[in-house]
Amino acid sequence: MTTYTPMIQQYLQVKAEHEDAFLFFRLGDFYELFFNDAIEASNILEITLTSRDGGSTDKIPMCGVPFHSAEGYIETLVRKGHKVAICEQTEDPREAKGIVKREVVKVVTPGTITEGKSLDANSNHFIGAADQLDEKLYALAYVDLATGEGKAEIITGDERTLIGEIEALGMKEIVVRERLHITLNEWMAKRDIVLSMENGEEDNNSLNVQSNIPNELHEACDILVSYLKRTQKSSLEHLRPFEYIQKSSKLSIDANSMRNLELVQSIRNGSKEGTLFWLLDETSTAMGARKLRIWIHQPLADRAAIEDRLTIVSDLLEDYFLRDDLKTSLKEVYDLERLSGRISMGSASGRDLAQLRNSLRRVPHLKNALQQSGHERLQRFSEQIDPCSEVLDLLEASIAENPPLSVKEGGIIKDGYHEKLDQYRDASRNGKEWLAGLEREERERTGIKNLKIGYNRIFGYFIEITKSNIHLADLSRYERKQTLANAERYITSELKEKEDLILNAEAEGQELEYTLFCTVRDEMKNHIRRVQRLASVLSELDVLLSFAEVSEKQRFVRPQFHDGRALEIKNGRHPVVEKMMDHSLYVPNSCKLTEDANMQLITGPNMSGKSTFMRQVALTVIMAQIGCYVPCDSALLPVTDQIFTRIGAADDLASGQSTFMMEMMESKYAIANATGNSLLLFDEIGRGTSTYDGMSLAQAMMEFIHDEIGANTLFSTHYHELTKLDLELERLVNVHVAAMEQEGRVVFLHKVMAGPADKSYGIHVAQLAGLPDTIVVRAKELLDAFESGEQAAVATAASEQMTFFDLQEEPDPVSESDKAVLDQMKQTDLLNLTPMQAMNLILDWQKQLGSK
Ligand SMILES: Nc1ncnc2c1ncn2[C@@H]1O[C@H](COP(=O)(O)OP(=O)(O)OP(=O)(O)O)[C@@H](O)[C@H]1O
Repeated sequence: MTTYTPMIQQYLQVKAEHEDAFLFFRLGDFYELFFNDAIEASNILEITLTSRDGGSTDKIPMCGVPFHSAEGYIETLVRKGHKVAICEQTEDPREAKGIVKREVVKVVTPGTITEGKSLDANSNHFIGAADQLDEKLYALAYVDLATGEGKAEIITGDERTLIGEIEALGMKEIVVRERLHITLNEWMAKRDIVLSMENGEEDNNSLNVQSNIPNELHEACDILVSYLKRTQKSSLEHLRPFEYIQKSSKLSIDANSMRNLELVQSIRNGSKEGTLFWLLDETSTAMGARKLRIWIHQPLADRAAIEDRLTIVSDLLEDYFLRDDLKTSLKEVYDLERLSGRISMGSASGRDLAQLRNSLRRVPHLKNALQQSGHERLQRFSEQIDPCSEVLDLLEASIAENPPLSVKEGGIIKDGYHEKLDQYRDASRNGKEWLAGLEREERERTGIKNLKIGYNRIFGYFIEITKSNIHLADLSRYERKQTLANAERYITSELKEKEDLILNAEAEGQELEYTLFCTVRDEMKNHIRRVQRLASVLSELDVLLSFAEVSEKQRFVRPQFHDGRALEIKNGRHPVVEKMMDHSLYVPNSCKLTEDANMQLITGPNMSGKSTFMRQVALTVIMAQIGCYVPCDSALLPVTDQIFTRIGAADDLASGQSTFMMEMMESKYAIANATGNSLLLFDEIGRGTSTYDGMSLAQAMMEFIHDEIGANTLFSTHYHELTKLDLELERLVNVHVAAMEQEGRVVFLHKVMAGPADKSYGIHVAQLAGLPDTIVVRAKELLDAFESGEQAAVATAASEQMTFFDLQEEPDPVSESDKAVLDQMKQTDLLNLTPMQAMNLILDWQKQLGSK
């Protein structure tokens, strides 16, 4: 190391502490990267790789990005799963003795990046921390650094369950202690989730973010907060106390079911189009959109809380004008949560504060409108709204109407807020006018018409009087500064005072303005919690307005809840499928699960709508439990505690499991965790293995669910044999999705009807799919044979075909002499024969067999 220049040595010291990050090393107007960092980053960022002398014999690889456009480069690296440590000069180079001090001021990581073009403000970006509590028990804490929102929950299950939850929440980075690092490393690598290690023990009590959560979760929260402190190195005042996600108060939907039901991400391409979120998102603010996502992820399981949301939606639905008015106002409310985050982390600009002010201006109106709505529940909602008047007053007084983005070039603070700043501005804006005024004044006072005020760099501003006019001036007021051939130059104390102001006005004004701005911004920190609470209430209002809006457009109705287990949906629809097709083409279907008959076995042709029917029931339950109206004529629902699904082909490619294995694992998970209050949806269980295997598994599962769990269950199958199970399982009923055959083709009616389906129509669907006629015809032949109980005939027909070219006639029975040859052959010890002996033996056998 000693052979390197002092600067490179400094670089290497800093880099040693940030081995896992690209080090952006500030040199003047650039961030430079060296050594391997430079080689790799130049590749990823497609920038030129150069080199420089660093004291050693070899040149050092180097690349760099201008600091003013670094954000985009940092974002690119982070998006690709890397970390970037930003190392700044922390002292003024003019005052530095030797090499300028440099320090890492922030480490940007995939989980902590808060700004950037690729970040979607409409969804949370959580970074999580996990801690293992027991063999099958984990603690998971997560925070959205941009908004300060934090949650913590206990995960019951193995690593797969933990990872499922991490994936469902879309986390890009997980922080753990060393022991869990070893366990999770490979899992995370397969899923492109960055696994970071935190072994520090910071004192996190000061942030007071763990007040309301059980002790088992503290360690996970600690790991996370320590990591955030270590990487962010800025105030984290905006971190809100962790919210404990208590399983019993939420409808739990495991990660597979979230995916299968396409709640926030479509299976096909991961986009939001075609998802429940897409359907329900008519929010006006980014905070609202984020809240909606979280609500969908964690619906309620508390009847009173659900009814409360539904009541607000009803009230809003009744009053179109109120809704319109509230929506218009909400559209002008900016992202208060992210603004609070920026204020806390010291990155808020004047424009951010203006946005906060503009948002707060709308709040009294929102509050009043709700208050005057005449609806008791909305009035109570209004009471929860804190207009944060002190914050608004301060911002109104201090922040200019349209401040610029830059915080150091002035124009942020309002005129009249600070006397000294006003003077600076006055001086700089009106400096010339003031001088002209002074010149006029002095001319009038002295009567010297050619008296003038001038400026030079040595003496500054001066009053110049030609020698011939000096006798007219009252020299006691002036101090002579310079004598020229035909004139004298003077200054006055007033002029000097003004000169200071004028000359320094702009520079000092900007500096003072920056200080004032920082003071206002710091003062805002004291109100962050209030602003966050306001944000939370407004985002809730935004989501409920969105529910009302969508419910009206899509003709949804208010669900009724009861304390029993029965689930009765009359003329239900799949809201997303319906929205994507012509409304009038969607065939509504009812679902009736009663205490005495809470399992349905659904049969019907492929493509008839079995899984659509099952999904629509699940979506109705979820929509109802997030407090939204539901797509049907009426719904009587129990409060469901968990939903488990085994639907479709959402295979977990990353885990490397086969489809069938996945199916079995999902089924196992459901069976192990479901209760009598759960909803189970099993779509064609067992189809991934042989018929008898699959059918037996499906039957055994149904029996188990029926006898041991008792959950409301929809089970679809192609195994017609299973439809006889209703004779054994008393709470099982058969339904089928109807189809008709017309002129040899199948017509799907998409109508769910009582009783089992009589045909499977699989061959018709194959025909629809365009399979060659030869195959379709042959399949029909075989099917007819199977159905008429002629399996033997089918088998024979098949074997006839297979043996057509091989055997022409029955072989002769074996004679006694031939048998003797065969016996000799069997008993011959080939290993102890010479080739010659073997040849002779074969010749002998041929003779005995009568061969020629
Ligand atoms: N109630 C309905 N009204 C109108 N169209 C429907 C209805 N239900 C389903 N469909 C249409 O039928 C298509 C097939 O439905 P779905 O995938 O549910 O069939 P399936 O019986 O589960 O098929 P498979 O057994 O092959 O999985 C859907 O994509 C949808 O377009």
